[in-house]
Amino acid sequence: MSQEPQASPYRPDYRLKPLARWLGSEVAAADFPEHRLRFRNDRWAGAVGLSSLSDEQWIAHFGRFEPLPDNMPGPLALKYHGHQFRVYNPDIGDGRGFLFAQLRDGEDRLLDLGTKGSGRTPYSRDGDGRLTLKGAVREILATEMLEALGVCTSKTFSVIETGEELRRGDEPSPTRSAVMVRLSHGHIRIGTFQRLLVLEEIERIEELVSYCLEAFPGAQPPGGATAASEPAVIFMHQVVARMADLAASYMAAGFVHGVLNTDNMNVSGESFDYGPWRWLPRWDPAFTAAYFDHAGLYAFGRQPEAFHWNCAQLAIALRPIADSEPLIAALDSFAGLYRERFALRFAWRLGVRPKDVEENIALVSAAEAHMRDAGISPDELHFRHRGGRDAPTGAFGDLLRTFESTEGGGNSFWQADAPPTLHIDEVERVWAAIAENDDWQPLRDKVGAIRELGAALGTSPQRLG
Ligand SMILES: Nc1ncnc2c1ncn2[C@@H]1O[C@H](COP(=O)(O)OP(=O)(O)OP(=O)(O)O)[C@@H](O)[C@H]1O
Repeated sequence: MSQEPQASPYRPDYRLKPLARWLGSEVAAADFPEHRLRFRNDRWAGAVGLSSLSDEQWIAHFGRFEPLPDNMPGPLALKYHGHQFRVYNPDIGDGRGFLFAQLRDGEDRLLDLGTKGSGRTPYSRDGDGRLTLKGAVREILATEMLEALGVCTSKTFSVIETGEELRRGDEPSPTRSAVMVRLSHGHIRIGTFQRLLVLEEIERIEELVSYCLEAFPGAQPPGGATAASEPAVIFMHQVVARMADLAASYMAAGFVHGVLNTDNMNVSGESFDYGPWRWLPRWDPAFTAAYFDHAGLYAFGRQPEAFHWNCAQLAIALRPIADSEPLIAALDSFAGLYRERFALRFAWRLGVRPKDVEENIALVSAAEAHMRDAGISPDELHFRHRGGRDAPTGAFGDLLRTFESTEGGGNSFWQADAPPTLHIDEVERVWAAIAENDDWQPLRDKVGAIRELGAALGTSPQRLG
């Protein structure tokens, strides 16, 4: 996804319609006691032709879920299964969300508007179908920062506070409620395929592969397979390439997602679902985000392995419609692609022109050692280097000086005292202002600073290499 959204007229395109009957259940949104508009993402609303909506119209569509013109007739809660912490769970699905609309952006990509906290569905189990306001605020922050750092991520499109009092085990209760809308490049998860495998709905696996190939176009893999002759193999290669890049982008960003379950893996390669995420306070592969991740399964340094394991689950789900050999070949390409993309993304953030793969990788290894020894985070490393304050010594410094800078020079953004970061104490400060004083200014300031970081970093790393 490119960094700056391209303006576009509103172009509805309900592509999922032929699959809707078996992919989802028609549901209704909850009737909320209040609607207070807290966040509207006008940058991205412009990209899908919705920035001219008045606040009242915005609330009608994204708080009361009146259908958008010529779009989906009503909400569709999507069905999926998934491995959660490596245990298969067939009882999940959109339990507090639904697909609300599909539309094209200025780059002609097919995007979804989907919800979180919009009410109970047939997949809610004993959940209330709701989202806490704090959860919504955390999702705004995570998506803005990831976007600024060039990570392919869903966008937080809208947050409306809904005036309910929620009970939660991990937040002081009662707590405030919200309904969120996300703009994302599809909502087809690896778990969507896993469910079809378990139900032995083999023709539907084929149909879903065709849908994904059209909705999320990708490069042709090496080896001569074509989408016409081997659609599942082509699809597998595309997903592996996208997941390897996504894993690489988390590592270059110093981001720990926290819950890399297969139901949280979008086959478009777009990151989403921001629960217990953290940014690394210092370079530490063992750093774990979720308090309930006792074994450190999704620790910072284990994220690439988690993506790879999830890709293997997709290969298993595609097995009824493809031979195992080419699926395994696709899976085996993950490690090489990951290494290549990680080094490219790291160089991009550091502001140096990449060289060949091995040289780029050597630079990253030296940078890792430097961060470990100095006890600093990628945020600090990159910012100091870009601002010219830190001329690192030792192996990293020697190597770095052999790379050409891409910094045009003189960008005052890098002269500030500290980089905009989202370490946990800052996230808590933003939230405390809202919780204690209903003061939304720190959130607005933080989002503004993060967007400046994105602008200073410039060109999208997706276009590198
Ligand atoms: N409060 C809740 N009420 C109903 N279902 C819930 C609730 N919280 C989570 N779930 C369901 O539990 C499962 C796992 O939750 P998870 O937090 O990964 O997803 P989510 O954040 O609700 O949705 P998404 O993956 O679209 O971001 C999903 O099926 C989700 O819908």
